[in-house]
Amino acid sequence: MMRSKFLSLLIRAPSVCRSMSTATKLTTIDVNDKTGIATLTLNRSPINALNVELLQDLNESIKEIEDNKSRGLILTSSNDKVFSAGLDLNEMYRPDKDRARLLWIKLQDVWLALYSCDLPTAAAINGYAPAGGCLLATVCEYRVMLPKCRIGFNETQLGIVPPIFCMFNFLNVLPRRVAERSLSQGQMFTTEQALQIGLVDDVVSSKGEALDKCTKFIDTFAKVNPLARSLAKQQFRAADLQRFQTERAKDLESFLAFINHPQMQEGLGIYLNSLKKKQQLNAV
Ligand SMILES: CCCCCCCCCC/C=C\CC(=O)SCCNC(=O)CCNC(=O)[C@H](O)C(C)(C)COP(=O)(O)OP(=O)(O)OC[C@H]1O[C@@H](n2cnc3c(N)ncnc32)[C@H](O)[C@@H]1OP(=O)(O)O
Repeated sequence: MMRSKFLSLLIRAPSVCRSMSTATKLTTIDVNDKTGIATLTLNRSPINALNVELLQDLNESIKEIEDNKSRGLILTSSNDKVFSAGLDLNEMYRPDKDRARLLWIKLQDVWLALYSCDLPTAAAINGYAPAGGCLLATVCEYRVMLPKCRIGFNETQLGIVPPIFCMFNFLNVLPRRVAERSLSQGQMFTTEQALQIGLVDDVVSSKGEALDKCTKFIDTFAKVNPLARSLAKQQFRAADLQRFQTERAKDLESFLAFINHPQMQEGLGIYLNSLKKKQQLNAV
């Protein structure tokens, strides 16, 4: 209630860029009054690891942007090196059972909200985007990336089977053969490789340019009837959405069984440690 009152006040404010930031600030929303486009920024320090709260916040922000009839949604990060490090591994290592369940449900919700989003969506990938980071980038309809970053689904490299929504995203973006190979090999692509295979649409040298490119992409729909555009998008995605709904419960149980497996726990512990060790080595 307070929140919507606050929002309506902001909407009347005559600023060029109005902020609809959520109270927790794990994501922020800025709506450009000139273009009507909302920029949704991931803002969980240090690397936008997707924990329950960030995913919950993301869901709320996506809904807020849709409800406020923005003309489009641009997803980006406040970190200038990392778009998102993917799922927060700490939520999966020696997990709290209820939180682990919630984590997966919230991830499914975010995917669903973006995959079926009424608005045109674009990702300004201003840093590394492994696994869940790649999921957020490829669920959007357009991607632009900064140089010297990496993107991809590295799950099989970690001994994990990527869930079906990773496959849906890749099949929307890449030729089937490339999608299958990348997912089954757990390939991580440099920015340049990603551009070459079509995983990203463009490469630019700054975040500002990335946001401009995303705005231009969304503007290509300016003269298209919004309802027709949205229904055409839904039509293309209907079969995937149907399959997702059919398999959603099973997908959740598979995730829980997977992370609770002793071997997976052991692997996760080693992997988390190696990430921490990397920092220790850098400090030497
Ligand atoms: C692995 C088994 C998972 C089992 C789950 C099965 C479910 C299948 C579903 C598949 C869908 C999604 C899966 C995922 O998203 S799993 C996450 C995969 N992500 C990664 O492998 C990324 C690993 N991180 C990196 O490569 C780098 O950190 C970075 C993102 C390139 C950033 O590099 P940086 O140099 O800027 O920062 P760095 O010093 O490495 O990290 C800072 C601190 O953050 C910690 N950390 C890094 N990544 C994660 C993470 N994903 N979750 C939690 N914590 C992370 C890192 O250890 C540093 O911590 P500290 O400061 O040393 O304490």
